[in-house]
Amino acid sequence: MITYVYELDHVNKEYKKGKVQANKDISFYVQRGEILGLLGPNGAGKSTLIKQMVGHIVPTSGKVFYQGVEVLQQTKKVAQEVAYYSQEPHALTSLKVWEALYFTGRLRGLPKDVALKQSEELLQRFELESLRNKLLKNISGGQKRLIGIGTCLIGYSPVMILDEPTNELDPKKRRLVWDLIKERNQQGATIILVTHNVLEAEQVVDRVAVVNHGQLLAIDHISHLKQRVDQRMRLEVTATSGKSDLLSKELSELGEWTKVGENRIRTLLEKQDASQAIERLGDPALPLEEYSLVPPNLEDVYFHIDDDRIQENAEAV
Ligand SMILES: Nc1ncnc2c1ncn2[C@@H]1O[C@H](COP(=O)(O)OP(=O)(O)OP(=O)(O)O)[C@@H](O)[C@H]1O
Repeated sequence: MITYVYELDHVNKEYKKGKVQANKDISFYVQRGEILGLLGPNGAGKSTLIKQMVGHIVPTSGKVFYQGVEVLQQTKKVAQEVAYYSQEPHALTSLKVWEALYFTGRLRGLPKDVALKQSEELLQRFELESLRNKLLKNISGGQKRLIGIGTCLIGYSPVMILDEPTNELDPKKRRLVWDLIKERNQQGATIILVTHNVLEAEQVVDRVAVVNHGQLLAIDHISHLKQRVDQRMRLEVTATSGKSDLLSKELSELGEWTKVGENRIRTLLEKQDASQAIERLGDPALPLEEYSLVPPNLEDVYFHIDDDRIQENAEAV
């Protein structure tokens, strides 16, 4: 029995006759029943990768297999079985909200009564019943996104590929979407999830693939990835307003600082250096408001992998 839902074999994708290398030699698999997170900054190549997984674009070289057969040889089957939520605006804008859900359910082969029942259930879960008869083009961006997610959920597709599903959603709705994703996974669906929201993703994903500059930098279980930074502590410091650049310079001996908010910077410290750092932060001349020292999370792993790669590249030059 094939346990891999997807297998990517040395996938390369070039745009503009090779001027843009969006994916470089990417190989990995997606196991049945897992939630795989694809993490990476803007322009890393994540959307390009998943568009090849659903057959919307063709690799320049390399192959993408779905259930052991190349995607490009079975685009119809892939479209039927893989629910894909893209970042592109909704195509069904001239439909009413309930129709978008209902007809997607019907296209997935649901009988009329089941499609209706599932549409209503989803509208209730999203608290959008009052918008049932509105045209999609006349509802808000966030509401459209929820309906888009609903069109992936209806019909219980065995595989879901979701590109930034929680973008533009308020915290309550983001939580709801993560809950629905987890629920669907517990019912057996395999889920591939593109996200920038590392902290929220940590609550749901089993494995993480980190992508940047078109390359796969790491792919592993979260706990294994976290081991890479488990001898460290995350130090976050809030600078006096407008002084974060100055503060990172002043504290450069503690490590490489990354800006994580308007006046907030972070770095990873070796555990053994923590007490020395606390002493340094006690200097009243420093332009800082407060600091926190906590165990690392997935976000730190993500920055750490990227920092390592930047360093490797610098050394190679
Ligand atoms: N159709 C296209 N033509 C030319 N270049 C493209 C095209 N689509 C994407 N690119 C480029 O390919 C690279 C990867 O883009 P991609 O959209 O896959 O990244 P991403 O990780 O999904 O980014 P984001 O998180 O911002 O959505 C970027 O440099 C982007 O500008």
